[in-house]
Amino acid sequence: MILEGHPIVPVVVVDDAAQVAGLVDALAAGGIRCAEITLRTPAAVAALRIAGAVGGFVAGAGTVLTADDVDRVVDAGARFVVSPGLDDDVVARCRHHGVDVVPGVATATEVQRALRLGLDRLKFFPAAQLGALAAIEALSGPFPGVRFLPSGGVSPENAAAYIASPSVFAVSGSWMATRAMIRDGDVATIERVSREAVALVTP
Ligand SMILES: O=C[C@H](O)COP(=O)(O)O
Ligand SMILES: CC(=O)C(=O)O
Repeated sequence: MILEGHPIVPVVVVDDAAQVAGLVDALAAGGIRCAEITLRTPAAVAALRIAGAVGGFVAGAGTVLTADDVDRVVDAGARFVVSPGLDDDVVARCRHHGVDVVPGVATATEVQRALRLGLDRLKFFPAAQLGALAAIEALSGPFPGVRFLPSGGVSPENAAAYIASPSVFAVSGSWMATRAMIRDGDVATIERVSREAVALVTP
């Protein structure tokens, strides 16, 4: 799994692809060498193409909802694919391309469906609203082999507790590179908050 060794996965919304080089540099300077670029803006695919070409940086795509989306992001260089939910067609197309996929789950039923598809690294979204770490730990009872990527409401206040759980393989969120920070080119803040985030999750 390409995200092994990446305990923090920034979820980013990029409005202008020209902002992505500065974003990637700032994240990397802060010690974060991956990002999930969400397909929530028209600039996302171009941004992915730029981030994907940066050596030593693992660029992935988020908000991937259809098999066509998978084709577009893989063509742009995505090394992993994240979805808010679990879609069999998205999973199948990622397999076809040999790209890691981390679909979102919110219930035990969805975890079972993911396991049936052969997946045991799953996004838990929206984590805060679903019960946060307590919900993940409850799910780990029947599903001890599953490890989660909580997303939604992960923050400096709770990131360390999440990452300390053996059922969590990484945390994801937008706090270290918010849409506004990216839009404003506030690379100093992105670098500083990224460095603080890395310190929080480093034992
Ligand atoms: O992937 C999920 C979210 O967009 C990230 O959530 P957040 O803004 O609460 O960090
Ligand atoms: C929320 C989420 O997982 C995504 O946009 O891909």
